[in-house]
Amino acid sequence: MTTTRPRTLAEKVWEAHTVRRGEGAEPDLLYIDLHLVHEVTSPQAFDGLRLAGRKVRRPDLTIATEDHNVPTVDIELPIADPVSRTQVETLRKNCKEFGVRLHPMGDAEQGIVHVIGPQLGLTQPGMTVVCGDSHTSTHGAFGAMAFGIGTSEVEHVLATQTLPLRPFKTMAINVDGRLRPGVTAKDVILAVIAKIGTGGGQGYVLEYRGSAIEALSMEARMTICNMSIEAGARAGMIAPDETTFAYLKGRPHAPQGADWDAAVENWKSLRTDEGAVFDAEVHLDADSLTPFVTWGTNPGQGLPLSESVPDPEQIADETERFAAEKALSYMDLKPGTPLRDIKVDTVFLGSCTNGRIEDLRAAADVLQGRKVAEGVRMLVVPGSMRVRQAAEAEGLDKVFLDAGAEWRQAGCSMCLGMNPDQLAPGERSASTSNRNFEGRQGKGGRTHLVSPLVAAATAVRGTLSSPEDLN
Ligand SMILES: CC(C)[C@H](C(=O)O)[C@@H](O)C(=O)O
Ligand code: SF4
Repeated sequence: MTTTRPRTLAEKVWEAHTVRRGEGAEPDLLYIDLHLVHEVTSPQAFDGLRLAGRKVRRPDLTIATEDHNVPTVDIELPIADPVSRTQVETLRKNCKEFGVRLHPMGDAEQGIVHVIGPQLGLTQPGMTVVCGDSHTSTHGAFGAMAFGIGTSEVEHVLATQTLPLRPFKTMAINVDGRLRPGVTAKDVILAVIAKIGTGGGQGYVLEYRGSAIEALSMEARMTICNMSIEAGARAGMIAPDETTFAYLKGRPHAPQGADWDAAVENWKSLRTDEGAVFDAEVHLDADSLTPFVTWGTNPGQGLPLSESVPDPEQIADETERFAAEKALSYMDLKPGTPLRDIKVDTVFLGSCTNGRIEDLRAAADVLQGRKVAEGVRMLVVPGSMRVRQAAEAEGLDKVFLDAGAEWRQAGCSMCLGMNPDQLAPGERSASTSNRNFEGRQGKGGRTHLVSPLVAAATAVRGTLSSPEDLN
């Protein structure tokens, strides 16, 4: 055993879940504590089980929700799109047949898979969490080892509650200092991705640490871990602390009484040891960060809002130059245009990156007493029904509606074009989601990734803006 060697947080969680260590090039076999399921990546996995005559080994560690394909208006009506309807109906049939708990559309606990896990207290420090979904990295905000898997792996986990896997490399992302007012977790992660690139994290689990990370709320930590995958990483993690414990305490699936005390004692050991060595380290100065927006077609093509659309001719690296040219042509942007002058048609506030209650509060704060600019539509889509309910209890829905925004039911919505909430060809959005790929929000749609504060200010001014611009 190597237990005396100083270890990183990621190594500790990995080792605690290794059922069998692989010899040589063989993968390790990991035990999985929590398996989240949605309608898009599960049908073939359940088919595979059926064909092999297998059961779900641990239905009690498996939970499903409907999120990608659900409409966010008129949810009592049948889903109009036949592909979406079939996916949702198939999930319902599979969950019934295999005894898996499902939160269907309209249910009080329904929502985006990465919003409901933490909200129910299912996601806990030190766990291994998987889902057939790349943004499973969100759950790493709790000090869990959480990562997306493919459909054949979903089947493997359903059947055995284990997964063969080679250890990830470790990268520390140190963010020290203090974020200025108006600078959010979304700006931090967009700056990280712009710095290391969309492939910079490949093969790594990123551990975000430093004083700026420690000062963040759980919701903000989830925003950061959520987008680890956009840097190419397998997972993102943050060591659990008092903020984590306070968030979890009293949640439906959190341990209680003496079990709670024992769990917290154990969770406190989930920190990278003094002297542990990461395979790579990156440093970011929190004080120097400002609101960040993307101008291109991958999440790494971002800049501070105060800057201008870059000139590809000034980019030395040939591949990057070519990518920038292509992106600007798709985005219909001219080099040198101040980012603040870019006009948008639509603002989307939502997704598993920024669809939680604090995100809605931050945006409502900006919109209070203001109006969405003429000709701009704003969709506000809570990440879960619980978030929706909490927002309504605080009167946030009124703030959004009074400002002229639309107040929707919970789901992935305009984060991706799998449901009716889409951009029309050529339409431009400011979006709090995580991907700005070509066609991501609808064929021909153009996406600028932004924070909830920038989204709200942009809705008011009609051009990419931060709340400072509203005074
Ligand atoms: C549909 C699903 C497999 C996909 C993912 O893996 O992330 C989606 O959630 C996304 O954000 O692109
Ligand atoms: S909200 Fe977007 S990123 Fe998150 S799971 Fe849904 S589609 Fe994927």
